[in-house]
Amino acid sequence: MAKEPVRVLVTGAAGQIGYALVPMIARGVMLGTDQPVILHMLDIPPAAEALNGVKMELVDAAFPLLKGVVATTDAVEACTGVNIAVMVGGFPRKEGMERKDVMSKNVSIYKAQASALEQHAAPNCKVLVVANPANTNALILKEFAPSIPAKNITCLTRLDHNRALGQISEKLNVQVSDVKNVIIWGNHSSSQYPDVNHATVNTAAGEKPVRELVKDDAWLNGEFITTVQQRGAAIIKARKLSSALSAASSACDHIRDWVLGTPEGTWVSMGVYSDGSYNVPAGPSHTHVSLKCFLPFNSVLPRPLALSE
Ligand SMILES: NC(=O)c1ccc[n+]([C@@H]2O[C@H](COP(=O)([O-])OP(=O)(O)OC[C@H]3O[C@@H](n4cnc5c(N)ncnc54)[C@H](O)[C@@H]3O)[C@@H](O)[C@H]2O)c1
Ligand SMILES: O=C(O)C[C@H](O)C(=O)O
Repeated sequence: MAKEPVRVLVTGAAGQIGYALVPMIARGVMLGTDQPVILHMLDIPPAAEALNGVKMELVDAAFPLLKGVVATTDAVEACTGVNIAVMVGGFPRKEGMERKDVMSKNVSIYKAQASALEQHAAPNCKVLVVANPANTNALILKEFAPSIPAKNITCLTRLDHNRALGQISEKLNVQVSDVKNVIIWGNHSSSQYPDVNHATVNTAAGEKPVRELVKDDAWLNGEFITTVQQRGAAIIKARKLSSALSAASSACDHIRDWVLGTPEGTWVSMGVYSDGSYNVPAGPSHTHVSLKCFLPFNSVLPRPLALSE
């Protein structure tokens, strides 16, 4: 029997991440190639015409899994009945800025959209915040949507996780799919700590620790960390636009692994509200609310999570 469609909200859908992300969702990259989807796309009135253009292209692409498109500038209409919400809407930083510099503009958006989600999304809607500062926006959304369980509100550190995998794969000249179990600790900002101390590489001789294979602690403790921390800025410098295809792809990875589980023995990084795990104090830090409240989430799931969980 065909599966019921899942409703997926993408805010900021007329922007550059949105343009990369919606076709991935419609092709099954996020929820599987047997999972029909209905896309809900939200943007602001000045972007309404562009948003309608994206809708036209989705229709023209004739994606077999795409069972409907809602394109709107009304947050209530956009949030109604959604099972997954990917919050991309907001302003990106420009060259020379830190991610926290867009805080004043973006945080107010998340207050307003929290209420729309809380009141109109499907029960147990899973929320992924992508817009920067991602951790702070997720915390604001949690505070202003108190009836959504805190464990359902997450932010994107998977892009940093994937960047770390990519750097190790290039250094060792191995397939990125053979590298696993890096961890991103802390905020999606230049203060994050990419941790390779449990990471391994699948080799002809079995799984080997990354540190043993790299044999260069100076690089692992120095250039590797700063490259991952500064990768977003390097992309803005090169493209004059912030990362989009890698952000969209990582957002799909984040939701896919959350809903469908990770392969046995593999974990991934997600920004989550701290429940005190990993010896880190529960809840937001009193001194650096945005810097310390979210942690990587060990998603070695014993079984796939149903969307209703
Ligand atoms: N967490 C991560 O790893 C990561 C990675 C890349 C980018 N980002 C962030 O994602 C965000 C989007 O980046 P982008 O490159 O797509 O930017 P963009 O400017 O191309 O697109 C953003 C879209 O959001 C829309 N928008 C603005 N206010 C809105 C609101 N109130 N409701 C709905 N939509 C609204 C804009 O009209 C625009 O279409 C930025 O904040 C960027 O910094 C995060
Ligand atoms: O760095 C940025 O501002 C965009 C995004 O957060 C990224 O990491 O690429």
